[in-house]
Amino acid sequence: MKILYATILLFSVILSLLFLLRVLLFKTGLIYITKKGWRSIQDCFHVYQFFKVPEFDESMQENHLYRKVFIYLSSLASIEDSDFTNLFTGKKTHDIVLHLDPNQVIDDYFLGARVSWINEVKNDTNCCRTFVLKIRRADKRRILRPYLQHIHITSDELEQKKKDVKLHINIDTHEHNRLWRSVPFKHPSTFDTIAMESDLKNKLRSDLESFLKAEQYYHRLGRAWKRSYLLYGPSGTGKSSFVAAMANFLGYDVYDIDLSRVLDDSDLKTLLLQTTSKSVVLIEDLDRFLMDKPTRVSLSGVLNFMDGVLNACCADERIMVYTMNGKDHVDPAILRPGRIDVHIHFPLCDFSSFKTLANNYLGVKDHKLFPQVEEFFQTGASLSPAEIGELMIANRNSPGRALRSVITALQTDGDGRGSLNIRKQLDDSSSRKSTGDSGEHSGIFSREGVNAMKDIRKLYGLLRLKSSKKSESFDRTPDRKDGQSTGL
Ligand SMILES: Nc1ncnc2c1ncn2[C@@H]1O[C@H](COP(=O)(O)OP(=O)(O)OP(=O)(O)O)[C@@H](O)[C@H]1O
Ligand SMILES: [Mg+2]
Repeated sequence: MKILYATILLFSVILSLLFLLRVLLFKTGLIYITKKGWRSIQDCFHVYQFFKVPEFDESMQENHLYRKVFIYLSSLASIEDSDFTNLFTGKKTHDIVLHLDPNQVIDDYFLGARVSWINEVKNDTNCCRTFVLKIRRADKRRILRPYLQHIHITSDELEQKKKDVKLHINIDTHEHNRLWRSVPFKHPSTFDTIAMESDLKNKLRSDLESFLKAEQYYHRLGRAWKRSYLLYGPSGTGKSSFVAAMANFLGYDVYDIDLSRVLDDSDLKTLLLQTTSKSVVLIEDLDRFLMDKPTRVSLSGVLNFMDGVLNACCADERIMVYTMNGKDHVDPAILRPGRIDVHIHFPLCDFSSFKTLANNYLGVKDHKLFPQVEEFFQTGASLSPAEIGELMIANRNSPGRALRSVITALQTDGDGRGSLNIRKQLDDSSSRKSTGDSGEHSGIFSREGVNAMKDIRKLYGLLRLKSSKKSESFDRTPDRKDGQSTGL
């Protein structure tokens, strides 16, 4: 019995000591001294090699690799662990950017090997700056080249993301051979704000990511490095918003081609030749344009645009996007694989998309009216996300009222009166506002407010609210609700 007590006592003492040691190490910072000491001991058993990346070469020309290393190191999470770090505001208002202080060391891990970078500055004037890479001799042969390649690619991607994105619109008056007019592209749409089946969204995101990394692959096949997407579905289902989300995700410029302004086939060709790489080339409502039997641009002009010109002029890294309301009446030649790589269907709203919209627009994840809304969706009623979004914006200060107005709109959707019903509700909301019946903010409620919103969207060239399309937005979602994409 005594032995048992003694053992328990001994264990308790050992545990308490270990606990105290842990507290001592972590609370006092002794852990860092221990880690440093352990690292110095490890260093004694390895031979290191050093590689310098100076900011300028002998003729004082800038060394581009220095800038890439700078961008790359600033993006590493381990920069926060260095003893001195400089904090700067970034381009966006709330961004904080971290830069390594002179003569600080930062660790990085690549393919299982640890490397260190030293930000060497010879004197206080910040001239003669050099990054010094410290790498174990044993790892050098295995990782040096792929590691430098990795720095190149990562810093290029980071720069691309930082770049100000532009929207280019084609103009029909060709002044000084200029075919495009550009404005800053500040569309707020992202993959997070788009209501879409999450599996499909993830697939599309990784499809874009794998496209970005596939330069070598495309070149090995002798193909232009481009990928074409067809977004099709009723009006107001998020096609244009998705294009904006794609551009924001990639950090690519958008070239929005308005075919009605194109003079002829050769003009279309020239427009494409004047686009830059790393861009999204967009043609909206292609089905409508082809159905209208265009005279200035022929079908073969469009087909050449879709493949011929790009392949011939070795232009690279382009995403081609075409939007359509439906593809049933489109010439199969337009849709053949190679011209369109990925088909994405944008259906009318289902309950899952509705929940995403309710969360985005009203900040509501769950509500007692949700089961009722779900019931209506199950009976087949449907509205476009745009229609539901409008109702939610108009009633954004009262989620209950917003949901009730969606239910009323869904109720009347069965006989195709959803659109009218929504108009009526928006008008009702306006008049309620004018009689001071609600706490809603001004602008959005009134028809002027709605029109102003539309004007802004038109300015971006990404929303084409054509009255003739309105009826289609209340079409039933096709039976294959899950099959948003046939290409993925
Ligand atoms: N799936 C969606 N997720 C989030 N918002 C959406 C979605 N669909 C539409 N919206 C909202 O509705 C408005 C109109 O959408 P958008 O212009 O992208 O539709 P569209 O499919 O391009 O319509 P159209 O065929 O008429 O051009 C946008 O302001 C957007 O915020
Ligand atoms: Mg659109």
